[in-house]
Formats: sequence, C-alpha cells, structure tokens
Amino acid sequence: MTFASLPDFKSLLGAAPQPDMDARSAAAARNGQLTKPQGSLGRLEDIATWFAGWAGTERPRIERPQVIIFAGNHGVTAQGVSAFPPEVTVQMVANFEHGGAAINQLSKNAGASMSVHAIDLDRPTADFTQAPAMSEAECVAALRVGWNAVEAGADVVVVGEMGIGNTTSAAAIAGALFGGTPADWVGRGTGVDDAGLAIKTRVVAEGVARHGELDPLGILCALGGRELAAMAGAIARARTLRIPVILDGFICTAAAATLAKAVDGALDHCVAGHVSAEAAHGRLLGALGKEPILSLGLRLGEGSGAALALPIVKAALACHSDMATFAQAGVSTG
Ligand SMILES: O=C(O)c1ccc[n+]([C@@H]2O[C@H](COP(=O)([O-])O)[C@@H](O)[C@H]2O)c1
Ligand SMILES: Cc1cc2nc[nH]c2cc1C
Repeated sequence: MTFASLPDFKSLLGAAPQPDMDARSAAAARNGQLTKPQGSLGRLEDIATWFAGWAGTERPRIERPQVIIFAGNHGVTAQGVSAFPPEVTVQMVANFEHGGAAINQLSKNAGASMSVHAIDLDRPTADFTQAPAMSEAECVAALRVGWNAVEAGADVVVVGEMGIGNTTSAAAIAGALFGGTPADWVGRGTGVDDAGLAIKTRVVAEGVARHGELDPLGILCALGGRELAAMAGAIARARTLRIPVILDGFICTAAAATLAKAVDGALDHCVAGHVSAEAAHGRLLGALGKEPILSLGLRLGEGSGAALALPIVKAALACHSDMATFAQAGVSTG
C-alpha cells in the first residue's frame, strides 16, 4: 500500500480505520472496576481507555515503542531566521547516530527503539518567500520516507525532527492553516535575538501571503520541509495501522495539523506529549483540541517531549491492564 500523489495520500488517510469501539467500551468498563476511587488516576484513565480503542484490546501494553527522527534542511535559513547555522542539522544527525543527543538518552530511558532518517540534507528546500519550499513530487517523496519508516509491529510511535530553520516553517504552516497574525505563531526557536525575530515575522508574513490559499497538503509542500512532510507521512501511516502516536513539539504538531485540516479525525490516534516553551505550540494544540501530557519548558524538538511522555503512557497502561478489580482483591466498593 503506497501513494504516488497528494490526492492518493489523502485518500489512504481518509480510508483509515476507526478505533475498535468494543475494545474501548470494555476498557472503560474495566477502568470502573479497578481498585481505586472512580477517576482517581485522572488523565491516566483517559489515556488508557483511548489507547485500548486504537490497540483493539481491553488490556493494552507497550512492548515495542518506536521513536523515529527525521531531519531536513531549509532554504529559508539564508534569511537569518535561526540562532544556529544550517550545518548544525547534519552535525546533529551524526550526533544522533553516535548516541550523543538528548533523544538517544530519552529513547533508552523509555525502552524505545530509535531510528534517524536524514532526508536530502545536501538539497535544502527552496526559500518559501521566493518559491514553494517543495514541489509536489518532493513533498510526496518525503511523505513516503515517513510512511515507510513506521514498523507495522510497533505498539506506539513517537515522531520527532531536526532541522535548523524549521520553527519558521512551522509558524508559516500554522498561520496559513489557522489565520491570526504572524506574531501569533513566531517565537525565538533556538534563541534568535530581537533582530532575528523581526526577520522571522516578516518571512512568515511573506510565506503566508504567497502560499496561504493552498489546501492543507499544498501548504505542507509550499511552507514545510522534508522532515515535516516525513513526520506527516509517519503519523498518517500509524493512523492506517491504528498505532497510537505521541506528538512532540511545535514543528511536529504543525506537520500533524496539515493532516487534521486535510481529513477530519486524522489525528484521533494522537496524544500531545508535551507543550513546548515556544508559545505558539500551546496556541496550536488549543486549535487542535489537544491537551498536553507534560509542560516542562522544553524547546529542543528531536522527539524529546514525546519520548518523555512515553513512560507516562506506559504507566497508564500498566495500571489499567495489571491492577486488580474490587472483586479480585476483595476490596469493598464505595
Ligand atoms: O519542538 C519544539 O517546540 C522546538 C522549539 C524550538 C526549537 N526546536 C528545534 O530547534 C530547531 C529549529 O529552531 P530554529 O530556531 O532553527 O527554527 C529544530 O531542530 C527543532 O528541533 C524545537
Ligand atoms: C544543538 C542543537 C540541537 C538540536 N536538536 C534539535 N534541534 C536542535 C538545534 C540545535 C542548535
């Protein structure tokens, strides 16, 4: 099963299965019988019931979590929108491959496999103030990298990214999809100064003015980057396989948002792992109706916030699937 065009991709996403409502109802009933006051595990209870529907079983477990990191380079960096030079993208990919980045430690901490996909780093996207960042063919190729990266046997997926300049891309996508002013969506990213922030705001305004009328997947092509398209492809593939996804920060969520705008319910299998310190991330999660699990002031990307939320999701399933019921434990009900 694959796709050769954006309409094909959208059709596959639109045809993705719904969660197993019987498994979800059975999980909700089980949750009501576990040895705790009703609702006392708070959000963990919702997470477990939600997960059960996607996993298709009343008592789901996480045994094969998969972290997938995508990297891409952005032509728009020539405008001076990042605090770091674009060569950091390839340098950080080497760091991921040698096990030296934060995401290596966080994946290990969560018991997850981790893979890195560097996509055409020697061929940055076009500067989106001048032309579409990617042609449809380039965008489809990147979507396919993400689609093919998801292991069918994974029981939960984390997608993350590395790409100097990509908060500018994410801000432009968010502005094009949800409106508002460029300032609503622009932040300091890796730490630009006031002059850099002013450039970034202008660049986002120009990008939205030039490409903002496109449809959601057209916006992904014209304002996104290869790592954003790959994240969208992986999230879509997980949706077709009914594998739950933990979303990461602002860039990951902006990529995901293009799917939500293209197809209703496309992100129903996604939970927001955290809210980033990039202020626009909270705004974007609000627009998508997603409540973050963690709020730790992270602004790293590379899947870090989602990988940190993974042990929380695991804990929710451990309680849900392995606790005794009132009847089993001989505990009196209230
Ligand atoms: O995930 C986030 O919310 C996040 C917020 C700020 C920065 N980042 C990371 O920093 C890089 C983009 O920042 P910038 O300033 O180059 O646009 C990219 O590699 C992201 O992984 C990530
Ligand atoms: C060093 C560095 C590490 C990163 N990881 C994700 N984005 C990043 C940006 C920089 C600059």
